[in-house]
Amino acid sequence: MSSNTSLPGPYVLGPNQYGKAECRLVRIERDTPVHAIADLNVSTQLRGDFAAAYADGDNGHVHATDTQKNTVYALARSHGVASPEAFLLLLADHWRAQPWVTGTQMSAEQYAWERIGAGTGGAGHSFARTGRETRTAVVQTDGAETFVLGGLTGLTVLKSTGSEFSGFPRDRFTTLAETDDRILATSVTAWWRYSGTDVDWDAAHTGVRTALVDAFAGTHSLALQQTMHAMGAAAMDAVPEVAEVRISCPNKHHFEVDLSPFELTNGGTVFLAADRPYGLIQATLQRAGVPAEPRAWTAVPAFA
Ligand SMILES: O=c1[nH]c(=O)c2[nH]c(=O)[nH]c2[nH]1
Repeated sequence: MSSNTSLPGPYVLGPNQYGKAECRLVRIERDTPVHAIADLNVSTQLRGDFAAAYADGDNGHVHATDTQKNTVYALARSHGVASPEAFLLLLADHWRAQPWVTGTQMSAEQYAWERIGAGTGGAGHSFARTGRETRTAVVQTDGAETFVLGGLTGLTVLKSTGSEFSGFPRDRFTTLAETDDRILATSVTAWWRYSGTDVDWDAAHTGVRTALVDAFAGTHSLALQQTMHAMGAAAMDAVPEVAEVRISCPNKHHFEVDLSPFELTNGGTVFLAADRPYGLIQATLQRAGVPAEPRAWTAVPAFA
């Protein structure tokens, strides 16, 4: 965030940014009989020479958040929304060109729709919101430099076998039994950092998502930690432009219900799906030799 410390007084203004949060944007392509929909939630934040607004109420440099909101819709109209990353790069380029803007943070969530109505008159222009995860993206600029994160959240996955957990330390408070066959379920939040901006964003997103899901399914899990490491590694194997992956996974515990009071065996069939508390495992995986880039992650809830 921007640090402005020049104004007199006993207090120093620390990092600050401002903009319009959660501009709900739906762009529809209707030029051909088969329409396309991009459904986004876009937030814009500016950093730079704005100290006078905080210290003195001088708004001479303050691009109104209302203007920032209008810019989202105007650029969506004039340039389209090819992908969240491409659209955020467009917004970032617009705002970084303003004289007192030294940095920007543009972020988006994208919600998926699937086509419905095949074989009816509504095909091509009818959609249902899917229960899929939300795609996320953040573009940040710092002067001439640009940083792009892709991501997803709410990707709920479950393995009904192929998961063990044993070998952990036992002390006087340990009651958990070791297991060589349990349910493994989680809701994946992942962020990944691209090393550049010349990327086929949709293909890269699909490549990372597929790698994450396949690694979850295909890894015989000795711990969620190990599965997550395999997922991050698979994402970077699949998409060379990805330099770093951050994954946050709640361990959605499934407890076998004791049915013995009813003179029934369980046999690994009936579970209580607990919603809390849950284990929370968070890990970052970086390509060896690639320098860290903390500015890409500024004010990003990387482990939401
Ligand atoms: O995959 C797991 N990792 C843990 O750290 C942990 N702790 C726990 O109680 N169950 C599990 N499972």
